[in-house]
Amino acid sequence: QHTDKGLKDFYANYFPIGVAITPRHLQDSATSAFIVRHFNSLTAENVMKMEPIHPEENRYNWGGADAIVQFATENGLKVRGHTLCWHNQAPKWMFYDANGKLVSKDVLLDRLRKHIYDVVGRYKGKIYAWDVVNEAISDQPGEFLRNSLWYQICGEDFIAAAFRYAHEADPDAVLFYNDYGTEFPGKRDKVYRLLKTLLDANVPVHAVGLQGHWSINDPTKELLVAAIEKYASLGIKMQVTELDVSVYTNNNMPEQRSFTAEQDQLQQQQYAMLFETFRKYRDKITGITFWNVSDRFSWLDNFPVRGRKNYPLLFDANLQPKKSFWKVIDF
Ligand SMILES: Oc1ccccc1CN[C@@H]1C=C[C@@H](O)[C@H](O)[C@H]1O
Repeated sequence: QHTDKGLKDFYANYFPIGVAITPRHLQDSATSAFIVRHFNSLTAENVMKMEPIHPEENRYNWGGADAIVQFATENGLKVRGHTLCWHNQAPKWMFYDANGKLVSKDVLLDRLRKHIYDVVGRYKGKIYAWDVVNEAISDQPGEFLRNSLWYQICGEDFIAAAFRYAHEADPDAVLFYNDYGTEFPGKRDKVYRLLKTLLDANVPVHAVGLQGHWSINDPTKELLVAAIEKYASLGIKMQVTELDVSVYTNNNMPEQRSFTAEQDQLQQQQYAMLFETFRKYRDKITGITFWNVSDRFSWLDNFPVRGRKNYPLLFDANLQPKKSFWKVIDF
């Protein structure tokens, strides 16, 4: 009955509800039971990123990724792979030759291809979706693609190449372009332009990942709806891949240890709006994943302000539902 239903059960007829975890979560029986109760999809917060999983050219760290995939298989959870090509947490060796000089475009693309073949190939049939390219669009007005080492060495070609390699490695995997700030009109239109360019060139991009690192006052319902409609007009599906709702409205708010009643109220209203909108667009949305498990720890505790405790999720530090949880399941 009502009490033993988890978050995923309330959305069983809408879309999978996922969570980003670390292998350590699976070693604690209370936490792993909590994860299985509320979620039916997993994303590795770090262990499948390029540097963690492939720290040296001839060495892979499969342990953490294997543990998460095995847990998912044993418990009937889906797995989203994150992420095959990104400018952050990428291993230095990939971009430099033995003399410490930047490698050529051909060398870098060949290293990317081998990385993707090895990683996607290992989990073929176990990981149903991949964030193939993460955050390639620039935040700078007037600049289209982020001036990363990927772009400096390859130009825009690394993006299409990554998707083609991933599709060759697992033709059944759903391939995502993933980014943040995808509701701000400037970035939204650049993400749209990139996706349209790739789709028009028959690049195997199947969906767009809206990271969803939002706050109590962003995005507005209007901007969220406009973004969903714009991406949907490309004929592709979308997911919210890294959802959290920061209680701070800017990066300068003084560090505060408490979660105030006012922030709680605003967070309830924002979560209610978000999930009401997600439910309305259930035919365009194929998953909602939260970034981190509970307010016990969030990556936002150290970003963008180091040491500023945040309270962005539906469960408190004791894994108990917050008021926002009840707003999300009350429909
Ligand atoms: O919201 C942002 C603002 C600026 C840079 C990056 C991001 C988000 N970047 C995300 C956050 C945490 C990482 O663990 C994820 O892999 C990454 O996709």
